[in-house]
Order: sequence, then C-alpha cells, then structure tokens
Amino acid sequence: MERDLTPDWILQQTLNVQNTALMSFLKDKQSEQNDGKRGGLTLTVLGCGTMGIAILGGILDSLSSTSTQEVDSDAPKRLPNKFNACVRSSKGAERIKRELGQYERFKDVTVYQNDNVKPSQDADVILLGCKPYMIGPILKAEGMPKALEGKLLISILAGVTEQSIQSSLPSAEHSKIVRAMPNTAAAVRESMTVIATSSPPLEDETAVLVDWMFTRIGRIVHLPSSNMDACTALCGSGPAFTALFLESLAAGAIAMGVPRDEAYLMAAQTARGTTQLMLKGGQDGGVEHPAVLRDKVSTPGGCTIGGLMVLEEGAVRGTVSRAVREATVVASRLGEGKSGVNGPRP
Ligand SMILES: NC(=O)C1=CN([C@@H]2O[C@H](COP(=O)(O)OP(=O)(O)OC[C@H]3O[C@@H](n4cnc5c(N)ncnc54)[C@H](OP(=O)(O)O)[C@@H]3O)[C@@H](O)[C@H]2O)C=CC1
Ligand SMILES: O=C(O)[C@@H]1CCC=N1
Repeated sequence: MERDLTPDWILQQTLNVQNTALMSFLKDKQSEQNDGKRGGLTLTVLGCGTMGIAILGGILDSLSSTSTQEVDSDAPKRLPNKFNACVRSSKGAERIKRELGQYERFKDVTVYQNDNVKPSQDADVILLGCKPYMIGPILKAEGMPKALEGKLLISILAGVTEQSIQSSLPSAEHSKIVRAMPNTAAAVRESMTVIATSSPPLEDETAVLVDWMFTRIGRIVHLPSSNMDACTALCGSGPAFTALFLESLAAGAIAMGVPRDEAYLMAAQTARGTTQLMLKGGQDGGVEHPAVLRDKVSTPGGCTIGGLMVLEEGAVRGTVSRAVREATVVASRLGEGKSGVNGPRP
C-alpha cells in the first residue's frame, strides 16, 4: 500500500514502536515480579514426549497469558518459572522446540538430550513422563537417586504405583510421589486428569501446586490410588475408544453417501454437543446421566430407537465396558517393568 511519508505519520509509527517495546518491557518486568514474589520453582519433565509436551504446553500457555495480570486465584504461592525438558533422541528434542516454541515462556525452557542428572539436580518438581517400563533404569541411573532426593515426583506413568517408584529410589528421605493420569486432550487443554489421593495427605502447598498444574490442561478429579488403573482405562485410553466410536458413526453415514470430511466433522461436533449436554448437568447439579440424554433423542417409533436396538443387539454396551475392564488389567501389568504386556496371561 502506498502512503505519504508525512511527519505526522512518521511520528505515529515511532510512537507505536515505542509503545510496543514499552508494553513488552512492562510485561517482562511483571512476569519477573510475579516469579520473584513467589520464589519460582524449577520443573523438570523426565521424558518429554506426547504427554510431557502437552502438559508443559498448558503450563507455559497459562504462565504466558497471565504474566501481566494478577495471578490465577487457584495458583500456589510458588509457581514454576524454569523448565527442563528431557528426551533421548535429537528427534525428540526437535519436536519439543517445534511444538512449544510458540509460547512466550519457551525462553525459560532448557531441552536436555541424554542427560537426566543435571536437570533433576536443578529441579524442585519432577514430572515423570517416560514409558512405564523405562522408569526403573532411569531412576536408578548413576547420579539420579541423589539428584532426586527430597523432590516432588509426579508420575503420569500408566500402571506404575507410588510404591514401585519409591522402591526404585534407595534413600528413605525421598521425595514425595504423586500419581496422576491425564489424557491426550491435554494438548487442547481438555484433559480429564485423575489425581491419586496421597497417604499421608500432601501438604497444602504441594496439593495446590499439583492441582494447579493439571487444571492448566483441563479438569481434575481426586480418587484413591486403587482406582488408578481403571481411570487409566477410562480417561487415558478413553480418547482412543471414543475415536473408534466416532469413526464408526461416520462410517455408517459414509456408507449411505455422506461425503467423508463432512461425516467426520459431523461425528466430532455431535460428540462435542453430547458431552456439553452431559457436563452441563442434571437437576441435582451433577453430570447428566447418559441414559437421560439417550431417552430425549429417542422419539417413540422414530429412527433413533431403531438404531439403538441394533447397537444393543451388537452388545455394544457390554463390549465397550469389557474393553475398559481389559485395558484396566493391561494397565496394571504395564507397571511390571516390561513391555509387551498385552500377551497371554497365566
Ligand atoms: N499417550 C497417552 O495417551 C498417555 C500416556 N500416558 C503415560 O505417559 C507416559 C508417556 O507417554 P507418551 O507421552 O505417549 O510417550 P512418548 O513416547 O511420546 O514420550 C516418552 C518420552 O520419553 C523420552 N525418553 C525415552 N527414554 C528416555 C530417557 N532415558 N531419559 C529421558 N527421556 C527419555 C522420549 O524421548 P525420545 O522421543 O527422544 O526417545 C520421549 O520424549 C507413559 O508412561 C504413558 O503410560 C498417560 C496418559 C495418556
Ligand atoms: O496405552 C497406553 O499405554 C497409554 C496409557 C494410557 C493411554 N495410553
């Protein structure tokens, strides 16, 4: 676009540039002050892959967007302000930069490749995000037990109990271990994360920090550790089960001539609408019972009841429930320290 370079226009542009620089300076200062006031924590993600990136992304996003405002009301006194992301391969390191580089607070992230000791020494809080069977060797590696002493360890590993993590750590002065189970919707801040209740209970400040971390990526509930494998099957595996159902819904429509892309979009938006109805709640303020939603759609003599009867003939309810039970059993075996646990059972 052509423009007259009038003195007024040049002055305005100069002021705009100065304003932007000033705003950015003030934002940085405010962010430093918030971190300083709270005595910032260092968070290290040991195994920063799909889930580690999603969780770290939620935290960086939240910190980036609240730095100029009063901090969130649910925030702990001390927030993480430095981050270490640990991986094994250069591909893993590249992925972190590619997926998290967009966040302003990525400047506070250091990526480590094949070095877990230094970032663990520097950490106050450690998020364990490697594969379940890797945890023993990682925790027992030279220098690690000492580096982890007295730290808060938060594990998202399927099937790995707090006791089993504790047994990989020789020193008794160890470290508080908290188990949590998020899901891949963390990447869009819609995770359902189950946090295992600790025994003895966590100190207030630690509990607030753990809740704050996982509410950055979605909703949380607290349940006893004994429920964690079933929660892994429902919430952790749930996106895969739901995706299969959505794929089947769309396939039916595609078979009847609906264009493919529109069919997937319709399946996704229909699921979103249904979950919103369910979450909006019933009369008692809780989650709406799915059977109530189902009934509202099933006009007597209509097409929905016709379709539902086919699903019942196909034992969909029993099959899906059994898949969750199977995944629960397999999840519990993931903590045995080996891979390939879907194989035959004795
Ligand atoms: N995926 C899911 O839907 C869910 C997974 N979980 C749990 O989360 C954990 C991670 O799963 P997910 O994110 O999918 O797995 P990924 O394979 O995506 O991530 C694992 C990460 O660990 C890194 N890693 C491997 N070896 C080491 C090592 N020796 N030291 C440091 N880092 C290492 C890998 O690096 P590199 O890539 O370089 O090898 C990778 O970044 C699992 O325990 C799983 O049970 C929980 C809920 C849902
Ligand atoms: O299938 C798995 O092992 C992981 C844990 C929960 C979801 N995915």
